Amino acid sequence: MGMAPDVDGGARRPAVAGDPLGGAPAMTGPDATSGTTCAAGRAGPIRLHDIAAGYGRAAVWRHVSGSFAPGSLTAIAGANGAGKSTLVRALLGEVPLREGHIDYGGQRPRDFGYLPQARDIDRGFPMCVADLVLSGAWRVTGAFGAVDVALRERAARCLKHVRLSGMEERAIGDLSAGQFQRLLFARLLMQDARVIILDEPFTALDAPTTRDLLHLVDHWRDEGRTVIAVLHDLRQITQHFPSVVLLARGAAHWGPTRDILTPPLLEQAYGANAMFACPMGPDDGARPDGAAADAWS
Ligand SMILES: Nc1ncnc2c1ncn2[C@@H]1O[C@H](COP(=O)(O)OP(=O)(O)OP(=O)(O)O)[C@@H](O)[C@H]1O
Repeated sequence: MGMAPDVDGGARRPAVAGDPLGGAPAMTGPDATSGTTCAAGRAGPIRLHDIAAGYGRAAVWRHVSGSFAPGSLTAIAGANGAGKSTLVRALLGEVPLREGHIDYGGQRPRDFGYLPQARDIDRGFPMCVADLVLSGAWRVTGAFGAVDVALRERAARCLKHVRLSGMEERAIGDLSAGQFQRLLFARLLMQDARVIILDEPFTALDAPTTRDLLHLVDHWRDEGRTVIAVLHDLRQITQHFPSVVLLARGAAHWGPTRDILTPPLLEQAYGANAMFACPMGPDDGARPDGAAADAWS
């Protein structure tokens, strides 16, 4: 059985009353009063050693091995049902491992920030924008939500960062899908987590919103945070994520993006739809690592 982060030790479910993300694992953060204080140098890589996970009798995938280096950007890709969310949930200790183990490199549950899929979030919860952002600092505010001026100012800066200034008092249920996604990113900023896990963060967003949030992801990388994102858009992966885990037929192909998103492996992952999944044509030069276009030709 793999070692999960100590998510059942009270850290997985935030104790903040009224958290609409209840059930999201590891929604905790390090010292949220300290601004962007990611100390990437103090943590080792997160290493997966031959892990398997699944539900009921069947494993969704097996023999998954690889590591997330501190400060790395890694995408998780694969067809619907390939097990991307399962991998994320295994990382967060939500799905128990059947085989293998995970070495968290000294990182604690509070070091993880998690953005679940939009469909898993109850937006009907009566809560305003400011309170949702502040809930990202629950470790500082505690169960009774004591919030001082400094914390409110910091929440305002997080909202400004995602262009939601002035919306503090709006009910979260009144936001558009794009505004709500920006809000969730503001909450992640508030958490100041060292490892940020995003599950389909750009689904249903327009191009400007997606671009803004991708800039934020780049910014996190520049700060030395580790970002792991489930993505369907292979072009986004090739342009922003130097590493990828491609889930295909119950196995994982893990490595530099240009080595993994190749026609044979894409065909293995997407079958007859591989050509639709192919990330780019020959004239699209954007690469995370300056890789030559012939990797896709
Ligand atoms: N709670 C669950 N109980 C039983 N089976 C589940 C559960 N969650 C997921 N599965 C199954 O596990 C497999 C992988 O699901 P998962 O959600 O990890 O895939 P995914 O790659 O994230 O899919 P998508 O791209 O559609 O979001 C699917 O066959 C799914 O039906």
